[in-house]
Amino acid sequence: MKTSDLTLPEGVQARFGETPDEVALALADAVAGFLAVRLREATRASLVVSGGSTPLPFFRALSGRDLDWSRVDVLLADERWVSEDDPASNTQLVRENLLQNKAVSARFLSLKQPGATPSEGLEAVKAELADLALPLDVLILGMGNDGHTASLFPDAPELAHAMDPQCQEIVAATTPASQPQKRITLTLPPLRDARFTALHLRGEDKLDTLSQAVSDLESVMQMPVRAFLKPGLQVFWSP
Ligand SMILES: O=C1O[C@H](COP(=O)(O)O)[C@@H](O)[C@H](O)[C@H]1O
Repeated sequence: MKTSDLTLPEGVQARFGETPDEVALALADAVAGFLAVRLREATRASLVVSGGSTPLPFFRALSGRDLDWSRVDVLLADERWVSEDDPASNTQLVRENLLQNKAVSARFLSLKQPGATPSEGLEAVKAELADLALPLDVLILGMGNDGHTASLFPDAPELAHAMDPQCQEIVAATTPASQPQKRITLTLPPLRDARFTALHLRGEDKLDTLSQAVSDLESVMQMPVRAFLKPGLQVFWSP
């Protein structure tokens, strides 16, 4: 699949780069610019990021940007329910790569709280997010090749609840059969309503998956990322 063969929905913009570093820098520019504007308008701004392997160069680039980071709330869109010293911890990834350099003074709100399972820890996570202002300002999503985004997995029994457009909860526990760990995720409403949303992708396989996702935008339960392929979304992709 070539980028030129991809037809994105109307109002979705794409930035296709040659390398992951080039795209990471472009995304860091866009995010830092948006946060700077929000920090002129509001007391605090929020930045919601994804985990996995794709965001690493973006985190490193963004951590060096000049912003009043002490007024930025950073949180993950989703987390694996593992301890912070587990290599699968998205929290560890964010602490070691984003909350560094100039971003060291940002406030981090953790989706991983005490509890043997995300269901057990759910109330503590809600308490952690209690004073987070909505709508969220900046949201950076990733995507898996099964069409999941955040921890909204097609095979999660809790998907209908977490993807309910009227869902009253900001977070939900998900237990996808395909995944080794239980998950915690922001639900559709706070993710859908973010002021700036980017989908950050790396690899030819992700381009194929995106092409599949845009081919049938209605079937969001089969590929939850489809819920975000709407006007205003910015796609950042590199091989
Ligand atoms: O499990 C997850 O996967 C997706 C995609 O990760 P990547 O390694 O393919 O970049 C990520 O967006 C999500 O936050 C994470 O929990």
